[in-house]
Amino acid sequence: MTQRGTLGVAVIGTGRMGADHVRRLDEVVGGAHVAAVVDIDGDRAEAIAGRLDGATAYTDPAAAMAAADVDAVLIASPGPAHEAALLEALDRDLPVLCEKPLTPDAASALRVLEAETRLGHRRVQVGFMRRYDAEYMRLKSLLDAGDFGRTLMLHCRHRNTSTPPGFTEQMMINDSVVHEIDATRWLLDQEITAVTVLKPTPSSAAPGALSDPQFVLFETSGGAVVDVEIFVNCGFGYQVRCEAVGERGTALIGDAHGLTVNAAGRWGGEIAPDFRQRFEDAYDREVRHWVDATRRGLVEGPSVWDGYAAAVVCEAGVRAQTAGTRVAVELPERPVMYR
Ligand SMILES: NC(=O)C1=CN([C@@H]2O[C@H](COP(=O)(O)OP(=O)(O)OC[C@H]3O[C@@H](n4cnc5c(N)ncnc54)[C@H](O)[C@@H]3O)[C@@H](O)[C@H]2O)C=CC1
Ligand SMILES: O=C1[C@@H](O)[C@H](O)[C@@H](O)[C@H](O)[C@H]1O
Repeated sequence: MTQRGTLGVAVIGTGRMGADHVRRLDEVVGGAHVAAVVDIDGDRAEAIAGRLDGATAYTDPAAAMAAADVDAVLIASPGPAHEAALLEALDRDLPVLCEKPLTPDAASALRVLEAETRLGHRRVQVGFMRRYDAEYMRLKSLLDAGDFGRTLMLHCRHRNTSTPPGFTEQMMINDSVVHEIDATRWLLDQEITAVTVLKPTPSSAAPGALSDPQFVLFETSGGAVVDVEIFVNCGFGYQVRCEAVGERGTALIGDAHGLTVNAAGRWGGEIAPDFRQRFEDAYDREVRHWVDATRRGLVEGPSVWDGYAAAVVCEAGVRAQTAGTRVAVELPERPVMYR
């Protein structure tokens, strides 16, 4: 721990998520402070560091990690930049919270897995924040308690208002459905063994050649079936729902979030505009959990294995998108360190 007695964090990448995490570390989560702000856009790094007490701006992640006042790293750069930052942090044995996806493909995720395995202990928590959402946590407790018997199916809906320019079909899997991949593995405590993707006639609101929405089906090692509607230009807001169907009951999360309003002869709830509002509490809980665990010398939460397994399923999903057929998922044995 640095001279300030709190965890000195280097935040790498300060766009939408990184800037929000800087605010979170500075104003919401105790026990940590932002020691370094890193962005390849030097003006952005300077502007954000300038608003903080004692933070230094960098354009090079490695230089920030070498600084004496940096104890830990929060990676919020785009997915393709994660591998280099993760390998550098592991080389320095620094604790990391890495935004999802761990990396955008299975080969690079495996290189990170191998680096952490060589180190011989866990250092990285992956930012699958749904595990810290109050509704998901209640669903997980309910399923683990076993009152509904075995979980047979999950029905998931993942809707975004619109996509930024350059959003591709692969990103529907790698950036969006990756959350349902992790949620499925976590909620059911099973691996995903096969993926199928069906595409209805695209919405007229889908930009360019984007085939939106899509219907993604997972089969799992315990014989469950999971369907995911991914609709990234639904136009009306951000909606994430999950209904679990067990042998003796069902449970639904995602609809009760926010305010319910009665006015002008209507009854209805609010829909969040995007993930930062819908999952604000989850991000807060996730970062607080990471800071607390790190200060106690522990590494908890979603692991590099979880990030790697998700990357392998994503790759199968992207193949299923183009093949139009069922694609099997081939996962190697889980290393002892992650059991
Ligand atoms: N958990 C969640 O719900 C969400 C997670 N994310 C994840 O957060 C990460 C960042 O996404 P956004 O904030 O939406 O992206 P963004 O594009 O808004 O910001 C990325 C920032 O990183 C900087 N950057 C690019 N390459 C860099 C490098 N090599 N080193 C340092 N900085 C670099 C860019 O200049 C930019 O300021 C991604 O991994 C994304 O998948 C994004 C949205 C929601
Ligand atoms: O991670 C996220 C974004 O990158 C992605 O684009 C959205 O679809 C997800 O809902 C959000 O949580």
